[in-house]
Formats: sequence, structure tokens, C-alpha cells
Amino acid sequence: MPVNDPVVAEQTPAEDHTIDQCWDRYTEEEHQVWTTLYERQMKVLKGRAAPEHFKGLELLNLNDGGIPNFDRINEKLYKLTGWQVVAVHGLIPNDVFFDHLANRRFVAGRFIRDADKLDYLPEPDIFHDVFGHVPLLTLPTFADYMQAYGEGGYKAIKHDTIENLTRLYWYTVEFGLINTPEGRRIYGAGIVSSQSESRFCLEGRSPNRIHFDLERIMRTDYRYDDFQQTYFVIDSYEELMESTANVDFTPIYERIKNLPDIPAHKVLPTDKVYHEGTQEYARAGGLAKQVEWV
Ligand SMILES: C[C@H](O)[C@H](O)[C@H]1CNc2nc(N)[nH]c(=O)c2N1
Ligand SMILES: N[C@@H](Cc1ccccc1)C(=O)O
Ligand SMILES: [Fe+2]
Repeated sequence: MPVNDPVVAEQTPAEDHTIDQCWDRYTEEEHQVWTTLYERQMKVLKGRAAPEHFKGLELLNLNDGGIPNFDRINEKLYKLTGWQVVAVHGLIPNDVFFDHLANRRFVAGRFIRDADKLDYLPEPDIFHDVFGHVPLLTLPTFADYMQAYGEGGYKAIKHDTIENLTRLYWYTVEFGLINTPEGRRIYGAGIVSSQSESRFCLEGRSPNRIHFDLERIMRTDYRYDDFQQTYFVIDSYEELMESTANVDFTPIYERIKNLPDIPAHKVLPTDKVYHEGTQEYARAGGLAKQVEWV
């Protein structure tokens, strides 16, 4: 529970962990943080984010000043792909999270980070969730992928393979890159909502950039508190959908259960490699050492 959000503290979440956004309770400062982050991100994402992200921002009109009202977003979003944004107080249990996604409800924190801590946050705030994740939910293929992912959660719970499925989410929904005729672009929300990682993931010498490979991704570790050491690239959202939604993961879960995890920095001989990274950033200590990367 974020300490700086008295409104959340007052509310007792419902069974499904949802709360009211209480949009009219945001302060001027909180609205200003959104606007500052929005303008800063739009500068760094120009030429770096996937065109579908910009299209989603426009369709949902997320830049008409200050923190967006979920009711306003949902009037538009529901008509486009049947998705809605619902407010939660923070991270919620896996099964509840999967259930929301399976029912086309994207859970978003209502709190926003402090003005003096624009770059680091311990858990997803409204800027990461709404600016980062929600725009792509306007794209039918990606909207379908997110719902199928949620449905896949039930199977992963049954097989005790949530970690493998979470890695798929991590390396696509959070940190995915996509090839476009104009070059490689960002679609992952974890990058889109980060000023520094938006440059690092595309232009940094340090990280690997490898083509999407489902089984390999589900075996690959990741960093949750620093830049990724490897980014996976798809050719299209349809490729992502076809490689996952219409594939029965049961045999894959059975197979990878007996295989070792792949370290986050590793490149395999079977990988389709766009760039083999130097890993100099991680080796030098990464964010912990405030390493400047090239
Ligand atoms: C499914 C997987 O465990 C993943 O980490 C979930 C857990 N709970 C969550 N809860 C919230 N609010 N937002 C999230 O992105 C997630 N991710
Ligand atoms: N097809 C996957 C479910 C899934 C769909 C889409 C994305 C991720 C997972 C399964 O059988 O478990
Ligand atoms: Fe996220």
C-alpha cells in the first residue's frame, strides 16, 4: 500500500481487490506529475515507441491534461476492444490478476509517484499502468493476446508454472520490442514508461536483442529492479498471438519443467541474434552504481 495515498488507505478493496479511483480527490500536484511525466516521455519515445502506442494515446485522449479519469477512458476503450481499466491499491494476487485479464479488465494503480522520484518506483503506479499498458489495449490483436494471457493463468496455476508464464508477460507486455519498416521499436509498458530504458533498450551496447522464442523466454530469468540484460523482438503482434494463444502450453510446461533456467544475460547458439550485448552496464553494477551507459 503506497504510503503517500491517503485515499487508498481509507478504502477497503472489494473481493476482487478493486477500489474506486476517486478521480476528483487527486491534487493539483498529482495532476502536474502526470503532465510532467507525459511530456517527458513523449520526447524520448519519438522515433522509439511503436506507432500503435501513439495511436492508442490519441484514441484515448490521455493527454488532455492531468491524471486521466478511468470512466472517461472506459467509455472509449470498451467500444474499441471491450477492455476496461479498474483501479487497485497495488500488486494483487496472481489468480485475481489473471481473472481480471481474462475478463478484459486491466488493473491499474490509482496512486502516482512523487514529483521528486520521477525515475524509480517500487511498484507500478498509474503512470506506468495507464500510460504504459493501456494504449495498446486499443489494438484488437494485442487486446486479444492480453485476454488469452489471463486465461492461460488458470492453466499455469494448475501446472505450478506461474513463473514461466510471468516471464512471457515480462519479456513481451513489459519489455517487448517489435520490428517495423522504420526499425526496431518499443511496445513493452515497462520501457515505454521509463525515460532512460527507452534509449538503453534500443541504442545501448550492453543488452542482448534476440528474436522472440516462446519456450526460450519461459525459461529465461529477468531483472525486476534494473534495466533488462536481454530484450526479445517480435515481427508483429500477430506473431505474438499465433505463437501463444493457439498453442497448448501443457506439453511445453512438461518439457521445460526438467530443463534449467537460462540466465538473463545469456545468448544461446539457437538464438536469432540481432545484437549480442557487451553486458558492460550490468557488470559495472547497473542502477545500484548509477552507471552511465553508452
Ligand atoms: C501474474 C504475475 O504474477 C504478475 O506479476 C502479476 C501479479 N500481480 C499484479 N498486480 C498488479 N496490480 N499489477 C500487475 O502487473 C501484477 N502482475
Ligand atoms: N495458450 C496458452 C495460454 C496463453 C495464451 C496467450 C498468451 C499466453 C498464454 C496455454 O495453453 O496455456
Ligand atoms: Fe506493468
